[in-house]
Amino acid sequence: MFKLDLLNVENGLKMVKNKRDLKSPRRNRSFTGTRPISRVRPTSSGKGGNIRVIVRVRPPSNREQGENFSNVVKIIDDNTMVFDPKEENEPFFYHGVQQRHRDIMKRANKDLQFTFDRVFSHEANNNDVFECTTKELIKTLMNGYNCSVFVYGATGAGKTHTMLGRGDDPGITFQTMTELFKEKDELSQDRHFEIGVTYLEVYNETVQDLLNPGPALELRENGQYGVIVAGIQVHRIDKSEKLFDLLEQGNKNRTQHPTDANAESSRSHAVFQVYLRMKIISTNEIRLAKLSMIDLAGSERGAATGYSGARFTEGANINKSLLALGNCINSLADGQRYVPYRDSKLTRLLKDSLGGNCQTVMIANVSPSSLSYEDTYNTLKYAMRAKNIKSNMKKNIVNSDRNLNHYVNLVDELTKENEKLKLELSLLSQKKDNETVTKDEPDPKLQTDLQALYAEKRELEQRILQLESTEQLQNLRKRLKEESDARLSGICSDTPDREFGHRRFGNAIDRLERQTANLQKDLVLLRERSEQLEVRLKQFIETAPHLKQVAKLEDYQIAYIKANSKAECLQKVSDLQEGEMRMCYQLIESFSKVLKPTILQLRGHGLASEALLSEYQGLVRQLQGIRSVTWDDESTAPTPIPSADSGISSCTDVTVESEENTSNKQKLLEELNNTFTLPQEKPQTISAEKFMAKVYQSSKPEGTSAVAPLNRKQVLSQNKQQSVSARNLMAKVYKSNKPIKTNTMSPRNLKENKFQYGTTKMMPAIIGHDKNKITKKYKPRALSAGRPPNVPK
Ligand SMILES: Nc1ncnc2c1ncn2[C@@H]1O[C@H](COP(=O)(O)OP(=O)(O)OP(=O)(O)O)[C@@H](O)[C@H]1O
Repeated sequence: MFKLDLLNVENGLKMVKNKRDLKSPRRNRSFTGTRPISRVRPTSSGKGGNIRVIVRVRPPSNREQGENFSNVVKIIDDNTMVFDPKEENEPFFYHGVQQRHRDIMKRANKDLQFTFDRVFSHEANNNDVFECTTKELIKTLMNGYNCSVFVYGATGAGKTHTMLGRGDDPGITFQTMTELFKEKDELSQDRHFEIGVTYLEVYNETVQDLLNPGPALELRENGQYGVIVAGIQVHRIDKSEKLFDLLEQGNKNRTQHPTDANAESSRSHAVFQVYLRMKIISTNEIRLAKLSMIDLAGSERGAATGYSGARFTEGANINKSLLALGNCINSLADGQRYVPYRDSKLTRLLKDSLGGNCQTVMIANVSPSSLSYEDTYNTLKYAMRAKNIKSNMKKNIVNSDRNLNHYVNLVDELTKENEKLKLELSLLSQKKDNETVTKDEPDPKLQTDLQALYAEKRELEQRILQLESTEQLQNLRKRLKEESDARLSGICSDTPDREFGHRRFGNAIDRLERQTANLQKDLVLLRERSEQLEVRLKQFIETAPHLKQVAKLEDYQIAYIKANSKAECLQKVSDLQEGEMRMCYQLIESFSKVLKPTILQLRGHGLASEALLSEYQGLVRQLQGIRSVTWDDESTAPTPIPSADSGISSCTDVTVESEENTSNKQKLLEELNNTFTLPQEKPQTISAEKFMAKVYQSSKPEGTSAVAPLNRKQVLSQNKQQSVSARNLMAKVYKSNKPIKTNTMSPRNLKENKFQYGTTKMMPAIIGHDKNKITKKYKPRALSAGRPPNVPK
């Protein structure tokens, strides 16, 4: 009894100590109702196509050291760490007997073990992190693959320190660029390089250029570089030292406010991007690659901060975008086809950094202290999910294998090779005939055996070639289906439509995947058999060297079959691509038919947002053949451009600009604005006549739309000549712009001046907001019949 009391006193003291440890409200909350969570099984570390996930634990801050917070992170080795480790229990006695189980009054630790590609303790510096993360990305980048690295973690966890560092410990951004220039110098004998950088932030769902602050920028997808920011300036740099100035300049413009955990907290997501263009001198091959380094804003719990107003909105936007990022990570980790990238600007920007054509490294920063208990736990869970994401990398070579001409040329080459082989074959046969006349007949049994072996080989090769060709076609079909699926997500506004499409494409893709998997199994077996046969043939020839000529002849025949089969396969690939291209042209045509009148109607009513108009403008520019990123020596520039030495390249959406010379910038911008800016129309000043004439024009078939918009009188007189009444004319316009819900035009809507014409509110503009006139003139009878209203004179 006495012993027990003593122990209880001891335990009590310990508990008090623990309570002091738990001063943090965050920590306290985690105890209420906490059930012991089963140990997290470490999954195999990401390799191959998976995202590499690294965890970095920062040193405890002064506050964390001073206020008796405990350490909740234990690092086991380079790959393993334990979160909230079990405390070493002192023996616990009850009635003088040592108990096997712990004190029931004590909280159960989570004691979760995590395995990552690398775990860094607080002792690691930025150079250690660089050596094991971005250093190896440079080689990948040089091979023409996109790479990304992003730092994730709660506010104050050490993200910006990892990215930018400080004087005595430069961050990984600077070290990566230094390595890039080192590699560039080593390869400069064989390659011609161009390097440009951009630095931007996503703050409150808007994208800003940090190196050239101005209006908000829009995101676009580009076939060459993936997601790009339209209108951003790319600064050419030729040595890493320049980078310091640029980063400093950009950081001054970055949005920062103090938080509880960090006096200089970054309140925006910062994205530093490097555009790399390499021309391999010997082959003229052009490789493009993009390196993105993303410093995410720190997550924080709104309720915990107690902020209101602008700061609350800022926090809410950070959390919203991080939540969207989390949803994307979850979808990607589960291998789902639909990934909600469009839910936030951040996820749109990171689209090709996460699951796409990119080698990605995620650095999860955590604090070691119990003060950030839940933040650290959440970050580690996030990081574990990210480990399962698979990327889908492909080289960005300008003359890519999807180019139709490439296939055509290949087929030509193979046909020529076939001809050559045929010729050699016939020469060899002749030679063999001559030999048989002059020499003694070889042992016929041996020759028959050899030919039997070759017959087997031929058959095997034919089977392999057939399966390889089918595999190639299935992969292409699968990719086309995936692209169609992604296209559908972009266009569908209704969830059921999208879901239906996803299901259909999903089933088709699953079927193709199953077929390919079966096919690959067969291929493995056949290749094994082929290798064994090859060994047997080799041994056979060694025992009968006089049959070498016969073997050579057979080998030629097999080579001939192979070349033929490859040519056939390429022809099929080419046909498939051509079919897809045709379908794409038709799709674009159909999109235009819907898009043009919609934009006109929305703009006419002032319902088109700035963002929508800007996207539309971008589209028009693309159709005009203006590319998003263009470099000096691309001769097909469609707009008048300054000379290469002016430092400004021929791009419009992304301007590649040297620091030395920006004199032409303004001129170029003005030129571009004059050329491509859609004339702004003030919705309230457009007259009914003009608007209707415009809608009418837009609904006319192509070729007739070049005529200037007609006013109502002209329209009416024209139609008079054609014996069409104004009412019929309106009916025509009405029909061509089919209302989506004609039946919504109820008398009540009319009274409330909410008249709907198609999808837009147009009557107020037509009759000058005279509510009485509306109720008087437009009779519900005519409307409910779904017919157009009378045109007021
Ligand atoms: N590995 C480290 N070594 C030394 N100091 C560090 C380390 N990591 C972070 N710090 C320090 O911790 C503080 C917070 O770090 P940092 O600003 O990088 O956090 P953050 O995650 O970017 O926060 P926020 O999201 O709020 O911007 C800084 O004073 C930084 O110098």
